Amino acid sequence: MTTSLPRPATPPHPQRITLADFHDAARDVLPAPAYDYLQGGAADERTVRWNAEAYERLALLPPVLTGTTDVDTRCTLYGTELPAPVLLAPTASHGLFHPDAEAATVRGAAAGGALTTVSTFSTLTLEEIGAAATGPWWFQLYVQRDRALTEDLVRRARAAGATACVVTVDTPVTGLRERDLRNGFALPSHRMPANLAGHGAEPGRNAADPAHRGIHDPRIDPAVGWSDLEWLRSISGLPVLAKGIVRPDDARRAAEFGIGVWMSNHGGRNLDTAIAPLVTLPAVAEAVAGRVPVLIDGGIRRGTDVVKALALGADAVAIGRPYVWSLAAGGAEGVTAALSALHREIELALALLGAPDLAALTPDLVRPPW
Ligand SMILES: Cc1cc2nc3c(=O)[nH]c(=O)nc-3n(C[C@H](O)[C@H](O)[C@H](O)COP(=O)(O)O)c2cc1C
Ligand SMILES: CC(C)CC(=O)C(=O)O
Repeated sequence: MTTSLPRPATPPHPQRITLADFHDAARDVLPAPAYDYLQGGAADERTVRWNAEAYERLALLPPVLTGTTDVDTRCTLYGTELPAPVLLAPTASHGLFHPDAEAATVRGAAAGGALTTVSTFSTLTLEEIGAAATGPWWFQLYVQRDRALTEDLVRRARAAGATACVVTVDTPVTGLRERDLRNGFALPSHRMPANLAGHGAEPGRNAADPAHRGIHDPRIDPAVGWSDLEWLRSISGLPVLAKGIVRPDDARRAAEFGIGVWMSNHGGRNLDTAIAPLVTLPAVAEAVAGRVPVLIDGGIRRGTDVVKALALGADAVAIGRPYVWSLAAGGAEGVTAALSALHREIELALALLGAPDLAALTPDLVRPPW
């Protein structure tokens, strides 16, 4: 079945016309520990910087006199048509950033034409999020040591309306989030992940506790393997994607299993100095050879970043921190406005590249600038 979303209608806030503007607005309203949890990465945050620099270091080579008059930014993933190739990456605990939490995110995303990926560690329950959703959404799964709980989470997500299951494979343990350690960051007791209530949640776990390293949850199974992905596909009845792949050999293996490839280094929050996914994207796209979708996240802040990723072989991109900035700054309307701004930038980039649609974004359009 093909579903579609309307094109985004809400104009951006006059003073907030770029994703960076939403960052500034969020920094002004968020308590410092919540801002640091959102913004931070692992250790020296080199990978956080590399993710952005990977896009900055690629230059575009625009052809001229192409005769392109209209641009079409539509993209279809697993039967769902989106007006632009942009998803919201899963981010935990939206209640830290806005009182309406994930309900605002899914509403804002649908109005802005993006598909939301809902974290296992959402503040609201999957059922509450499903009821609030006015557009398509996927479920991000952290495989739990308790496989019955894992199965139940997937079943609940599907019943609530999720149309794919994104299994995060890059977090056997959480990275060394030094900002959180310095802040003694812990989730407030009224913002515990609701989906896991009654399954050993320990409110108030403190980031300074070396046994737990930040908000890492000991219920996450560090021993997830390829056979678990096959098992999930068999029990979920949903398309399954693996999130956190950066290596072509892993991507090839996922494609052989029919598992979608979501390239990511977790926004630089796990293994510092892990490579920026954009660097290995061409090799990953070659290894996958169109068998499954290839998505990418990490450091995407501009429409030109989106077109670079697509030119190098991604089918779509995902943003993490930027939409949380917009959620913090303006709730559902903020999310819609940020997505509209990004969509406009994508349209403009296509027009200036003479690319009538996403298929026209080819590797010859990008080059290291030196
Ligand atoms: C505050 C925050 C919470 C996150 N929570 C999750 C999560 O629950 N599950 C997951 O797979 N990834 C999580 N991520 C990683 C994102 O899905 C994504 O990979 C990353 O943010 C992309 O980089 P960007 O923020 O530079 O766009 C989180 C990221 C942030 C910033
Ligand atoms: C509970 C955490 C592991 C959520 C997460 O993935 C993150 O903060 O990056």
